[in-house]
Amino acid sequence: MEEKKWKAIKKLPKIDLHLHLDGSVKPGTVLDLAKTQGLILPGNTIDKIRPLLQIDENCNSLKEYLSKFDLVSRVLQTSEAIERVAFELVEQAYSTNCKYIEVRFGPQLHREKGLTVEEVIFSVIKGLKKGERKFGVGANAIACCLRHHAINQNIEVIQASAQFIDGGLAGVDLAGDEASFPAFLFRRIFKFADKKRIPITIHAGEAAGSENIKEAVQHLGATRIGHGVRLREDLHLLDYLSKNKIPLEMCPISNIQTKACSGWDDYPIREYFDLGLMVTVNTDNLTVSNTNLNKEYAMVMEKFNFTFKEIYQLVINSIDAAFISIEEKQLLKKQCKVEYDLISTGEEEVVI
Ligand SMILES: O=c1[nH]cnc2c1ncn2[C@H]1C[C@H](O)[C@@H](CO)O1
Ligand SMILES: [Zn+2]
Repeated sequence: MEEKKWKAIKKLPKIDLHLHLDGSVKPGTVLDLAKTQGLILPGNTIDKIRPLLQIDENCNSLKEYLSKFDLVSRVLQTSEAIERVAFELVEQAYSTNCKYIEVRFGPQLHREKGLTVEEVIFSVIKGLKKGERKFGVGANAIACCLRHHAINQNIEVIQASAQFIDGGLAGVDLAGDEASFPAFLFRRIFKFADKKRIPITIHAGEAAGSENIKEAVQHLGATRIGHGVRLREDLHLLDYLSKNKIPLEMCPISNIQTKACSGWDDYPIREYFDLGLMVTVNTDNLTVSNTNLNKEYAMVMEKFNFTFKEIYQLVINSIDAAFISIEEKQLLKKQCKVEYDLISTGEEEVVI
């Protein structure tokens, strides 16, 4: 990419609405946590541990991608560790000029040493808020139900989340192996979340078809869709999402890695944007996908000829899609506009 464009991307104020905590832990931190906790890992240097945490180009499916979360999970079983990685994630976001993040995690995945669901959520929020104060990056949590978990485990997540809503937790999600567990299995859980008035986003149309997106918006109460790559399989549904401004949290690099589509030539982000869908650009997992928001935006600009003005529209879409109040959105928009004006002529061209 042209140096001038890359510089502009780095300076662009950005938002990340789809970012997993456990998939974004720095390899050095994994080593450090293992040492403090007296754990022996299959590698004791960054070079040895990184490939065990990161997916390579041979990844064939989401299921394979998800296997990269097992190792990191071993060091994320204490309040101190969880708080630290949440704090460091805000720091990582700050380093790419990100202004607001929503950080998702599965509370039930951090209970091997006896933490309660509430303690896990509390630790994540504590780390995020500490980061928010230090780096000036807004940060809220999203609690994930897991597709392979028992219904009572997922109900427990919703019940606990309800206690933290507006106290640092912005919503709930459904994550995990989409191909093996279709969305309709989770109606009871998300009816309950809806009843508790918790904002809902659902991973759908990533490793299975558009029927999961339909189910998510029609029966699970989703007001946002995680990925949604396969939405084009159902043009009626596409029209519905467009008319109702239901945002897609697209994660380009991860989507290519998990084979949500066959390759960049087939990735529908430009098509969706041009059709008026509320497209947003996100990272998914900084470590597993070896990505950051600068790389994601640069990829979109390069591969799909997004102008700088269009790129900024994607940022505005993210602000509009965020699970925050109208007042907070207005503030974020003001903050972003000031920085955008410094790098843009307002036309297609970029000035630095
Ligand atoms: O892209 C994804 N699709 C579905 N599930 C995912 C994705 N990235 C991470 N996860 C899962 C694995 C994590 O352990 C869990 C909570 O962050 O969410
Ligand atoms: Zn995800």
